[in-house]
Amino acid sequence: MRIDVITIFPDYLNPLREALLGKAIERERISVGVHDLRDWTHDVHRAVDDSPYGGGPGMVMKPDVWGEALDEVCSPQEATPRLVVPTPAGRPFDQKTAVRWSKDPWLVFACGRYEGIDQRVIDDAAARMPVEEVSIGDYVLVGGEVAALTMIEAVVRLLPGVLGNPLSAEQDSFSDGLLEGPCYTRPEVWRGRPVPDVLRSGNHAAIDRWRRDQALERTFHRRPELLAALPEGDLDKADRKQ
Ligand SMILES: Nc1ccccc1-c1cnco1
Repeated sequence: MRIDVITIFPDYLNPLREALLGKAIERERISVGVHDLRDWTHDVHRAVDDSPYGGGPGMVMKPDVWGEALDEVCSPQEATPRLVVPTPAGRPFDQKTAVRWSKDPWLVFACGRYEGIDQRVIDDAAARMPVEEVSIGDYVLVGGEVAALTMIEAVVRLLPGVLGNPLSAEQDSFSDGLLEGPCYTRPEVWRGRPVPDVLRSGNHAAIDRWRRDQALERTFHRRPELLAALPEGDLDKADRKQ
């Protein structure tokens, strides 16, 4: 997978070179390009924003600069990129989206700041590639860089050979529609708090049942809407006793 990120703060994307993602680059599971939007400005001030038509607070990112940047970064090659635009006004990003994007050959992230990017940039790009405006949650960030890092990590960890234990990608939270329950490791007793006996019993059927019950209980208390969204039949009889 190829990943490109366009931003006015390229250093914000340095964490992509660290740890798990850094290893994925070393192993050539992904190739990453980070591009400074200001490279496509032509004025002495390297301006990337301007006042909003219709008035109002803040500034809007200029269409001409973004247009040239996307023309070059997304210039047609053997594949067509999916353009991802992080924005608080976007559709919610979730694990299903991460799984879908993990099958793409090329993702390009357009990180906007200020009040956003002139809408004509999105509309123009949508005429020649798939474009998705996506939010990572209902809160306001200063720019799209942190959102891009979050989504890139969620996608790249799903690629073959990136995670040490491929099983964990399937077993992590949300993969079965529930939150993960509590987890424990040594010591057996810590500050007077023991590990639940069932986890040390060696009875794997009982352990699986306990873990499922914990996941159901936690999901019920913290994210009840996830239970309501479970496909019909996903909850078996034993679950219903919860
Ligand atoms: N608040 C923001 C400001 C700029 C670009 C993205 C966001 C965003 C994305 N998901 C939530 O917020």
